[in-house]
Amino acid sequence: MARKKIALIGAGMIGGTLAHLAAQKELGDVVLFDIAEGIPEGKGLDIAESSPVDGYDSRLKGTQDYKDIADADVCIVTAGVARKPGMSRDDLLGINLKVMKSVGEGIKAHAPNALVICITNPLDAMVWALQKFSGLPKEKVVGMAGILDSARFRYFLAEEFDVSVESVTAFVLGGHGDTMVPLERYSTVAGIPLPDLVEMGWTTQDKINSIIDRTRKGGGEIVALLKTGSAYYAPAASAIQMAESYLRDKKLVVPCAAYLSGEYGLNDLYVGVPIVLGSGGCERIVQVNFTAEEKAMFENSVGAVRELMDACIKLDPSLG
Ligand SMILES: NC(=O)c1ccc[n+]([C@@H]2O[C@H](COP(=O)([O-])OP(=O)(O)OC[C@H]3O[C@@H](n4cnc5c(N)ncnc54)[C@H](O)[C@@H]3O)[C@@H](O)[C@H]2O)c1
Ligand SMILES: O=C(O)C[C@H](O)C(=O)O
Repeated sequence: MARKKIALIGAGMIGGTLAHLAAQKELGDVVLFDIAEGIPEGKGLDIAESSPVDGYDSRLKGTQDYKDIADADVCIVTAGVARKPGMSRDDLLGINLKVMKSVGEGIKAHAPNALVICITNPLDAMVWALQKFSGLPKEKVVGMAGILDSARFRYFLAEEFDVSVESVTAFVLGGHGDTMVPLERYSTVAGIPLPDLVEMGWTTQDKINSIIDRTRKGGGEIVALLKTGSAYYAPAASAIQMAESYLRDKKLVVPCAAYLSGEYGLNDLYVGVPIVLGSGGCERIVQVNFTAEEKAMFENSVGAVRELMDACIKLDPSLG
């Protein structure tokens, strides 16, 4: 059976890490596409030269030609710019919207049957624009953010409880910004929801509150430390989990930015919700029940996403 093909649009910090992980996991052959000459070729060759040591047979190719992504099974998009200290993700909107237009056209022309995973920020608005520019089916275009935000939440909780990260589950929904919605009732240690763990005296509400605050600011914490750009190891791992769930039809239930058409009472927007991710792409949107307080937080987050979509439409009226 022929190998699957994974196209990485953008071969910067996340793109290079994605290539390494995809090859090591033998998810398929990897094409790195970037406008910067030499970078995708250099990273592809460097990773390929590690393959005899690590023992994998994925082939890697770097390119500036969209023809090389032809018939890709998965396209993961990180093309664009990342923020630096002092910037918000939203400051990237103008530049990255133009990038989404060229990337969308490239994918439409050469890999129209792929699952497209957008990572470029500001995520919810960019994945929405990318779907429109590419014209690909909405269930085949998804955004990565919720797995990352939930992983941060899980990691901080595992530290607090001093337990394995594998024993911690968490759901962070909403837009990928300061308004994201970490859900306490749907986050657990060994299946026990956080409010019960507070009641049992294993932690305090104050500690949970500060972990939620740290989760919301998790991207900024890394930007402040790195100074030259933003996180890439955890974002890449999160997107690879999505690609794997699709390629192997695992049907993981994961929080992703998905297109809503009526779910949660919302229409024509992408925002973070739990989905079933299988060979059909976004196969189901899971509609969890919200308390009044959770609903208000989710709606606030949706409002922030809509503001960014409006800003996109002002810059490119074809999106309206
Ligand atoms: N969704 C998330 O959770 C999440 C997490 C981390 C980073 N991000 C975002 O992902 C993006 C990439 O981050 P990074 O750290 O890899 O940045 P990076 O600067 O290291 O890499 C971006 C790459 O895109 C390339 N590029 C620019 N314009 C292009 C175009 N038109 N076509 C093809 N390639 C193009 C650049 O040459 C560069 O190599 C940023 O927008 C960042 O904010 C999102
Ligand atoms: O914070 C950023 O700018 C990058 C990314 O969105 C993240 O959460 O790490």
